[in-house]
Amino acid sequence: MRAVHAAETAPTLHPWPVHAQELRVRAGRHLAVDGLDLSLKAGVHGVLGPNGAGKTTLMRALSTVVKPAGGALTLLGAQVGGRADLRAVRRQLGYLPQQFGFYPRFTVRDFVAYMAWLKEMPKAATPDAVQRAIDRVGLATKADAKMKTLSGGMLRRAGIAQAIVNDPELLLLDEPTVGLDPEQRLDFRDLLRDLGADSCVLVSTHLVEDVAAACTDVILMNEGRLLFQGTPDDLIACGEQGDAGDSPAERGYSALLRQHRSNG
Ligand SMILES: Nc1ncnc2c1ncn2[C@@H]1O[C@H](COP(=O)(O)OP(=O)(O)OP(=O)(O)O)[C@@H](O)[C@H]1O
Repeated sequence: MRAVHAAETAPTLHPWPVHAQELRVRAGRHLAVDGLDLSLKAGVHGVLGPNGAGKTTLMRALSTVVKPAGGALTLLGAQVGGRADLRAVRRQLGYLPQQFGFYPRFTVRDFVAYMAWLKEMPKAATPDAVQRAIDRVGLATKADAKMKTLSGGMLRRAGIAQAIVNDPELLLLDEPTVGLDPEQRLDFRDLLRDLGADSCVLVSTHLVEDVAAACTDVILMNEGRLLFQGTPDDLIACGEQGDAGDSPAERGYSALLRQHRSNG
């Protein structure tokens, strides 16, 4: 493995960490992202959309796990696609997939440290970074427990810890609150706000309330395209009394989908 120079791991903040134009991404044979235009700055961007809207497929493309089938995608200043060398981008990425694998006999600390190693973090900085990530997700008391002994919510928090261990400039969290108890969800909202202060964070979720409470920006996807992008207040302003939902944000979400379907 080639040695990594300090300059390569130094943070370089990009004004638009994500820039997609007419992006198309396949899931199997299906074009699950189909002509998406999206530009994102630092902040917390909540990705909403009905089942099958293409949220997970978008996350997979932004994590560089799948290559775009068409259009243009620039991540942290680097063009993605073809034979582009994505090593520098991947070092600055954090990704929590909807389903993630792990070695069941690894401890939480081993699991997070292994990710730090994959991200080519400097060896000397790794133990402190691992401890900090574990502390930030509230798993300090489980740091030396084996992964196979964790509850579903604890596993998800270990997954979040591995995603943030390298202080990524671009952080992708696919349904991070699944399995978290109400108290943990509130703590997670605080963590999100903190992370979004200087990183670009994308959080895909079905919990419209989490987005309204913790995101600076709302992205609504439908059928592989961007239907709406705005602040939580903009989303709320779209709702009307008769729309489906238990809260103003949920009514805004329903109203946007209803309007789109009646126009289509
Ligand atoms: N491997 C695959 N082969 C074929 N079609 C797929 C595959 N994976 C996903 N799809 C289809 O692509 C579309 C988008 O899927 P995706 O998982 O990105 O949506 P999503 O918005 O994340 O949905 P959810 O809210 O249910 O998680 C869906 O219609 C899905 O059926």
